[in-house]
Amino acid sequence: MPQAIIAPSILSGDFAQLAVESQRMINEGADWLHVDIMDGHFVPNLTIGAPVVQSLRKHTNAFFDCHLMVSNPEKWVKDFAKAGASLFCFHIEASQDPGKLIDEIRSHGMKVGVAVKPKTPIDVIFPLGHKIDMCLVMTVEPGFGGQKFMEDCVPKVKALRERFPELDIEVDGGLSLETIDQASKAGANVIVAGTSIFKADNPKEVINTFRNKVNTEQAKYSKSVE
Ligand SMILES: O=C(CO)[C@H](O)[C@H](O)COP(=O)(O)O
Repeated sequence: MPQAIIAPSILSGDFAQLAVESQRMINEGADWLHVDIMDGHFVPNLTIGAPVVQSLRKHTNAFFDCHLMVSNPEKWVKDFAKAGASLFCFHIEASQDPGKLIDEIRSHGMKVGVAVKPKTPIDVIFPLGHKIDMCLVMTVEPGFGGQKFMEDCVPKVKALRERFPELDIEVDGGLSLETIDQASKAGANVIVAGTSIFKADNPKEVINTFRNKVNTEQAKYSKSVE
């Protein structure tokens, strides 16, 4: 049964103090750190690249869930492996040959994620579901933190969970105490959240609430398919 994994998005942290912000999230109970890589081409924003990930790696052993919102993700596999990325998640819309890219990521010792934008139908993932570790269903248009959760992406999570009971299914964008129920009931178990965790008065409480809700729904689901 997939377990809850809570991954604060460091996009909402203070980029001048990434190591401190990352450690703060681990201390608050984060399972993974979600690292948003944007190239100003695939998405209309720029963030960080492999050199920053490599610097951050010197300060923590945390699991780095690297979400590459970039054109030509193939170009960056080696650099991110060397930088210490734990998981390399690329966008299906950006890859010419997803099957080959999946093998390439694995051969560099990283876990593999495939992301889908809100308007991309989820069935493009179906042929790849058994080859990957995680599917990221975006619940906002990628590019910026602080956007509103898109409810119409929820059926995609449900369809994926029905087909792949053991897959890690990640949701990203607008996740909060108001929207976690929809995502967890649909079957998401990896929760990325920037604003709702980083800006919370009590991040630990938010992380624990997310974790409890996900684990409760996953337990119900696994009972129903027994
Ligand atoms: O990938 C992202 C944006 O493209 C971010 O991870 C995401 O938006 C998280 O921020 P928030 O929880 O504030 O919506």
